Amino acid sequence: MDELNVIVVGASGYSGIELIRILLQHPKVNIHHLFVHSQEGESIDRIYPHLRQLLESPIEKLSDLTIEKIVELKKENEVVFLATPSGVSKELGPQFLEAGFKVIDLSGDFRLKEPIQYELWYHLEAVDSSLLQQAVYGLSEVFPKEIKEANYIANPGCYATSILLALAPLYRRKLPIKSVIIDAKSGVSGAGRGYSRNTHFSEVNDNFKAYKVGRHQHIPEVEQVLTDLSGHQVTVQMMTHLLPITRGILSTIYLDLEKEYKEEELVQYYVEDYGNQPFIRVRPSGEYPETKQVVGSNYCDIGIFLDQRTKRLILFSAIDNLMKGAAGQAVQNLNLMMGWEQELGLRFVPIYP
Ligand SMILES: NC(=O)C1=CN([C@@H]2O[C@H](COP(=O)(O)OP(=O)(O)OC[C@H]3O[C@@H](n4cnc5c(N)ncnc54)[C@H](OP(=O)(O)O)[C@@H]3O)[C@@H](O)[C@H]2O)C=CC1
Ligand SMILES: CC(=O)N[C@@H](CCC(=O)OP(=O)(O)O)C(=O)O
Repeated sequence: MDELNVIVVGASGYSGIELIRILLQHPKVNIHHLFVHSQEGESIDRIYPHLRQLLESPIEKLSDLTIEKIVELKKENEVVFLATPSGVSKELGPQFLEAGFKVIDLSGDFRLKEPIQYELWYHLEAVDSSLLQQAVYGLSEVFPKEIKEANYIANPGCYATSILLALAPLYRRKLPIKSVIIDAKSGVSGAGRGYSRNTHFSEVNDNFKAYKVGRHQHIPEVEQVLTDLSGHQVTVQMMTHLLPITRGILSTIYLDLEKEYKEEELVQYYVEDYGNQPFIRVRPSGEYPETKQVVGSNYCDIGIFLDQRTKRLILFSAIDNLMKGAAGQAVQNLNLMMGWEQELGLRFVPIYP
């Protein structure tokens, strides 16, 4: 088969450049067009010199993406990755969809099914409900059948990915969960390449802080999926923190269960659900994930601890926010949509130490 031509919009951002890193060595994909918003320079290696001799393709301006241009692009390209901020994807995505593209959107614009929820948490006007319904939530291991059929993928948020992969086996089995507390921490690349006071070096280095307290946009995303899986309204307590590291998310999740379980029984649920999944590594009892064991790869590592003293169940879930939390999962979804092997182009060994 000929290579599949793809377009990356938002190629100058951290998720965009991670997509390039993956797609460059994907055996069935050709990176055909790159679009940026404000960066100047005639080729991508001028913005990112680490790409010199690897990819020196010209960059084009997002402002040139008229409907006519998108229709023209469709003649030679099948798939577009939107690695653009929320608020931007919702303008571009429907135009690419209308032109016949398969769209993989890394932003939050199409994740929440209720427009009112999007407006509440993102403070932006939502797209039409009928468009929202067309988008499939791209949590690869949980919704593979829906992803295969989809033309528009709402790629999950990075925190939401680590949290939902840890919780899905419990919620889809409708375990009697009394309360859930999610304590999640991310490296700074989760905030993207743009400059901000919260993420500049002296604010983050030698520091550790909670942020977006009570207002993180992944809270409704997590609640929506857990509600769908369990069939009842789920509310979670969730807190996000900024770690002085570049990549990686570790979510620690505390659950009070109404019934007594044995740890082996719970571990077994994870092995049943994820035993055949190439990117989920369920740790045996007594072993717990660390960000360094997944960074640079598409793995999600999950650890399970049932505290006999407090009877509380504690889950640990580690991912690389730019890989499994963004570009890696986006390519995994591309593979599912095209009917290819899930691991194609994604066989990265974590970078250790
Ligand atoms: N970073 C992460 O870990 C994750 C990110 N995401 C999502 O992926 C998307 C990209 O994030 P990330 O790569 O971190 O962001 P960056 O800020 O690093 O990059 C954003 C990209 O979008 C372009 N862009 C910025 N502002 C605008 C605008 N107003 N109009 C059009 N284009 C614009 C930028 O172009 P230019 O540089 O030329 O200005 C750049 O290419 C976001 O929706 C984010 O929420 C999802 C999961 C994880
Ligand atoms: C460290 C950091 O700032 N992380 C980002 C999460 C990135 C992400 O997944 O954002 P979207 O939902 O917008 O796609 C945040 O907390 O907002």
